[in-house]
Amino acid sequence: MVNDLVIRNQFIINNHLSTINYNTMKVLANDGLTQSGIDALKENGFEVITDKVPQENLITYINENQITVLLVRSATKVTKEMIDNCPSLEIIGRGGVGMDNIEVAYAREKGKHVINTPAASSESVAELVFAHLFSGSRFLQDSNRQMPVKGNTEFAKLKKAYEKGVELRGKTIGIVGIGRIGQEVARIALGLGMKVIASDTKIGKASVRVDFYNQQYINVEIETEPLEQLIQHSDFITLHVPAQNGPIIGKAELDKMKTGAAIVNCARGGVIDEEALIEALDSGKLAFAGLDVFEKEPTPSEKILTHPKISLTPHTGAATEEAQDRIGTELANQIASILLVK
Ligand SMILES: O=C(O)[C@H](O)COP(=O)(O)O
Repeated sequence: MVNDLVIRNQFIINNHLSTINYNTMKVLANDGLTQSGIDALKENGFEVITDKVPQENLITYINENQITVLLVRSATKVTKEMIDNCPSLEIIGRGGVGMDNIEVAYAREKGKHVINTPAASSESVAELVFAHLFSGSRFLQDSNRQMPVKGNTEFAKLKKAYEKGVELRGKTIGIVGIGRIGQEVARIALGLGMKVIASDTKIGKASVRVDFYNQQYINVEIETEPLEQLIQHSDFITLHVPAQNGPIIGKAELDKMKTGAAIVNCARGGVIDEEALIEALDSGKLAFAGLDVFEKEPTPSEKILTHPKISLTPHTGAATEEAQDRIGTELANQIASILLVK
């Protein structure tokens, strides 16, 4: 049976791309794309460009090269000006979750498709939360800085300085935002034997499935509670909310936390007031903080970068091979389903 699919300017006949292949659609992956994503796009007949075009040259580049799809992560900004001045652009794709670097509503209003991959990186972000929790609770961020410098001469002093580590098991973790990533955090926390509490402005209750190696699992229901209550009851707080207009954790909230508690932010910079956080760490109110995102990126303040009680990562929550592979193939599939019309 002849199976004719019209792919815009190309044709598939009997499931083979015809040689009539004029005007191949171009995808510019400006913040990079995994090989699996590139391969999947190429298999569908797209040309993939992975040049890093500087922000100020993007409009010209997109027009000169007649780019149909622009893929970004968090570095490239997709502005109203770009949307207005790049008529060839049909899809703006965010490889990741947060779309705060894209004028989403405006782009959609102007008829552009805006896509992202909301589920692809949840596990990786959740695991990074625990990397920060384990780091902070056993002083890894400071011992990694101090030992190469002072190790030989002051080993015993350092050992003494780090003797008040704490276990995570049995402690209460407060998850602010129990969406996909928050639920992954809950799953790991339950496996570690932690008590999980959550707060969310939209979700009333989450059901989290914890899998065991022998194919057994349990479902755990997590009820949400007001943020103020969560703040007072948590030993560790982790934030999983989108970008906000102002901090949701400022001085007032930090003051209400348990003395010796800790906080992790792998969500968005600005969600915690950094100045208030430093005060809380310096006064001993908080034991430590783990930060993957910052008020100022890519150059966080010196105070944040050098603080002995802050475990740092440079916005790498989604930066695992597995997450980026899922992101690449999911984007390729979404692009194909939008542009390749049967
Ligand atoms: O929103 C996201 O998906 C994360 O912040 C990851 O951002 P990145 O793609 O720039 O690493």
